[in-house]
Amino acid sequence: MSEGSGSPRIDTALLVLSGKGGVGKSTVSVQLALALAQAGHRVGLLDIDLCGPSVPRMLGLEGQRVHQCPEGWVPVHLRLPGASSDGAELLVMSIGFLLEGRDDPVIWRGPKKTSMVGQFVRDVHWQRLDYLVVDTPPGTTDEHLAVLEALPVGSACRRRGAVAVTTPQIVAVGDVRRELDFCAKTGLAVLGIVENMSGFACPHCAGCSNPFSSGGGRELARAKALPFLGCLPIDPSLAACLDEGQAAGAKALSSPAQLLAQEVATRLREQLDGEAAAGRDQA
Ligand SMILES: Nc1ncnc2c1ncn2[C@@H]1O[C@H](COP(=O)(O)OP(=O)(O)OP(=O)(O)O)[C@@H](O)[C@H]1O
Ligand code: SF4
Repeated sequence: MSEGSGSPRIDTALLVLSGKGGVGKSTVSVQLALALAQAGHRVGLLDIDLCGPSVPRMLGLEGQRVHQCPEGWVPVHLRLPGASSDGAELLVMSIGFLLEGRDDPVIWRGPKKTSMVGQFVRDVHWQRLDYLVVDTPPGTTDEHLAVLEALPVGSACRRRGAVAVTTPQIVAVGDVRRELDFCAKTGLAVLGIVENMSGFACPHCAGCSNPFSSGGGRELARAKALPFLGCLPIDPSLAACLDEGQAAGAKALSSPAQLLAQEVATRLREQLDGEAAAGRDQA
């Protein structure tokens, strides 16, 4: 895809990372992308998890065919409930849309994965985006390096950063430390840490209780002097919506976890604004 001259088409690329699978990285990616779109931004959601692309399933987009235009792959446009004709929508692209019918990518070797992800990221025609949220595979993989290479600051995006997702338990927090080391080595700014599955949003009393430990993500943020972006509870109403492919439906958008995801998105935007202001001060 040729980017043409002028400023990059993507303002801010946000890579969502987690040390291991199952901590809710895809869920948080979807929630964050939706929260930013609900706030009126033009948002793309890119799922590059070759071995387990879950974004299409969560958004009820399984089996969607992506089309090609002369500039590249056209993302799926998902209009949010209640949006006016020019209102909030999410542009979605998943490697899962292209994998149907191909051999199992679990057995692909590193170079094949790298070239597939790099080509895929470069070839999506987003037009202009305020935010591109990238759901990455768990751990630090060839796909992470490929996506960073395919989204260079200056030509593909104006700025980029990472959001690390952890669960509250110390063992999960240990896994995130490796992600933070990866960010340090690759020069990727860590914009903050999100603690998912932190407490329980009770569907009966609308209260939030804490049956398990919590606070590991906040502790890690403090220890590493990183911003803490917030806690998202285990929310059975959201889980049901995700299972039904209704993550962008009215019920999910008003779930307790999504309301808290909006607060996470606000903190993230404040964090980015603060960095931009600090950059201007130094200039
Ligand atoms: N806050 C939450 N409340 C309720 N259920 C959640 C929450 N976060 C995640 N889940 C559920 O946990 C499961 C795992 O979530 P998800 O697929 O987002 O994890 P992941 O870290 O992306 O996993 P993988 O790396 O294997 O793709 C899903 O079934 C999802 O619906
Ligand atoms: S938080 Fe626990 S005790 Fe309170 S209503 Fe919910 S399930 Fe019952």
